[in-house]
Amino acid sequence: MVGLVELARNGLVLGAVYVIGQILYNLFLHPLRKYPGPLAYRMSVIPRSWYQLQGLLPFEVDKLHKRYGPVVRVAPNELAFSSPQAWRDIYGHKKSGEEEFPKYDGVYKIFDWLPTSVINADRQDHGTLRRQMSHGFSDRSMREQEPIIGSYVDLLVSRLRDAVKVNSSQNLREWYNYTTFDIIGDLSFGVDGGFGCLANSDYHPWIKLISKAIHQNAIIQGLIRLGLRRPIGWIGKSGMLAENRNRAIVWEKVGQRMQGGERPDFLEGLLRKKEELKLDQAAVTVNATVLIIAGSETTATLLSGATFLLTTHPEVLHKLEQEVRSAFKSDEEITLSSVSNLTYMLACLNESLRRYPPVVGSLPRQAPKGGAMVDGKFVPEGNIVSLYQYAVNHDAHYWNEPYKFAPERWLGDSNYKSDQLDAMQSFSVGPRNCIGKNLAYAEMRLILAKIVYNFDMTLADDSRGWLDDQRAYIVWEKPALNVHLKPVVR
Ligand code: HEM
Repeated sequence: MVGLVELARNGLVLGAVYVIGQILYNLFLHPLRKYPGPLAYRMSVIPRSWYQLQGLLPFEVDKLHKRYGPVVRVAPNELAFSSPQAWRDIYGHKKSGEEEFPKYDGVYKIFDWLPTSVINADRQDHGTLRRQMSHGFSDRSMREQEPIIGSYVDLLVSRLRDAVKVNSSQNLREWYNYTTFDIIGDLSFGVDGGFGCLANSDYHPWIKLISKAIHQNAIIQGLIRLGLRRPIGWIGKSGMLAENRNRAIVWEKVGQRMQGGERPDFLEGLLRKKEELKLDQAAVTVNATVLIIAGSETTATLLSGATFLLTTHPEVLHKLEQEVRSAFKSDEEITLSSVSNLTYMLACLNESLRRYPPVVGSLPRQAPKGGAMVDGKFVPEGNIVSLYQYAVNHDAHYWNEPYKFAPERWLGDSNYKSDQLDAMQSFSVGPRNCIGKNLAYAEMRLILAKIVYNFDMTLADDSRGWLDDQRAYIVWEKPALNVHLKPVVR
């Protein structure tokens, strides 16, 4: 008994010595010791993980930049930057001989037994995968996809017309999700009717699973920073996570798609070269999973944000209505190509991307071998660097009235002439930027134009505080967005 007590006491003393030693190292000897940040963040990773697990990290980092400037030490081994130059230095194309900043595997490669996907491949594999996938995003593919996308947006409008006969207040968060998931389901797997969300006015159970997987993933990322990588790996292997079940469904869908013929969808480019690139069903599955998650929730999120911001700024909404309603004589004239002429609408979408960035947090990278310069500061090898989109999009160094919703800033208004528009990079920059950027803009423009053309929108009272207190677990956790819709009579 005495021996056990002694052992426990020695264990505690040793543990305390280790923790104190680690704290002293982080404060006085760590290669990032000279960078500014709150004492608690420089000492330990706990505060950062705490905010991450609460879904509050992007907003906390926003506050830290306001206090400490364009570079802040947000954990002993991690720096957050906020500047247009940092975007280019961390994520941009490198000159020949220069090393890329590799993606931080505590976020991108949590389960290292899975095949590589486009989002986490190393530089060489990424180039090959991205080239093959880019066929599905070419101008030609988008022209071929136009009728498919258009048919879902038309279905959205007609389903909404029916729904408002029963109740003028509609939860547009759901309707946007139905539409973007149906489109991505169709364009990824060739499933007619997508996931059938619009047809049934309900979520396919798979989509609920995807949302759960994203949320779980955010928690897992926070726990990995606390040193719990190994137990997370065991849980992942045991198949208990939403992510495991999600991948099993994608696997099955990919299997069906692999039996089918040629089709202008996102998997076609990969499937055409599957033997040459040694892509088996598991490898296609991880890539298809990335497409489904990256291509649906993001676009729907932005549309929800834009709708909230427009309905809470009636003068902006009114201007947008004038632009859209005077540009077209009929609903049929509104197409993927014709909406590209709506300049005020593009400014509204860009301003929504700034105020409510769908990828609200950071895209962590590690300083390459030998270290590298970021915005004029040296970052030693292996340390984590990133920009937090919410923070840089609201940084008063780059934006006049950063919290004001002002589409005019994107149209050369003199009040905003000092704005540095390249501080916002919602789709990231460089070789790992968003492959679906053009498609996302096309979808967002078409959907918003059709909604504004067909309906007068007024925010319902129960959604007035929609943006207050939202949390961010990789993407925003959005409450219902109820909007009264009144069909426009022509
Ligand atoms: C508003 C909508 C969207 C936003 C804001 C957005 C944003 C981003 C960002 C910031 C990245 C970089 C991720 C990183 O560095 O880890 C990314 C990558 C990616 N996005 Fe998007 N995205 C959107 C829509 C889409 C759509 C519609 C698709 C496909 C249908 C898509 C597919 C992808 C893929 C496959 C990647 C990985 C590219 C690579 O690593 O080469 N995204 N996106």
